[in-house]
Amino acid sequence: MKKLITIILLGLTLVSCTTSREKCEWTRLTGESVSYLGPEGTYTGQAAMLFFGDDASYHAKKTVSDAVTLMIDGKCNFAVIPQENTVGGPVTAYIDELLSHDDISVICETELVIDQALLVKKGTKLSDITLICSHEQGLLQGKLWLEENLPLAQTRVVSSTAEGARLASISDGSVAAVASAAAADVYGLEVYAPRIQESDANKTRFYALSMGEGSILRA
Ligand SMILES: O=C(O)C(=O)C[C@]1(C(=O)O)C=C[C@@H](O)C=C1
Repeated sequence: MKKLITIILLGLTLVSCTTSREKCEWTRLTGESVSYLGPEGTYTGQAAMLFFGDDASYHAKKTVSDAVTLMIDGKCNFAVIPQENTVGGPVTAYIDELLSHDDISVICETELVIDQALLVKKGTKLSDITLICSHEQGLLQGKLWLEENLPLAQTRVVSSTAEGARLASISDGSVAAVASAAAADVYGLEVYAPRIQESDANKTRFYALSMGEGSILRA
């Protein structure tokens, strides 16, 4: 319960810490090692870079649970996870992840504007697409656009938007992904349609976690 209250209070009060890495003033450690929801090209990866910059070493994990477990096992110092989206709402599995460990602290948070794009293999036409892969939040955020433009295509929930992009890149062109334009670069895909999310106010909040009391937080 103490942890729940702490998290709620952090969510409500860390306004000074929500906009940029600069405002998350913690004592920088050398050799920071950070796990996050991967693979390369996720929004969570973007948040991790914002928090920890170029000098950290990064571990892209398949699930949020894997990312948090790596930190709990002492194999990295921090974990970065998504927490809530303005369209899709709170992702309770992630919050459960926090609550299940008494000694995890939220040391900082940030909110990113999420621009979802439809990514395809180069030269693909809309009529070629039979399957769209993304994180459940990506499919939710792009739902209206997808229903209007690809009403016959199937959708598949995968572990992250970047995983969707990876799957599209190894497909025969019939698979598209809802992911970031940055993921298109990582996986050699083309942005077929930018900004397909339902709302221009599409934002996701991310937490940086550490073990212990969160003493490096400067609220
Ligand atoms: O799949 C990703 O790229 C993530 O970082 C996860 C996630 C989420 O869990 O909400 C993060 C931001 C977007 O809202 C879509 C997906």
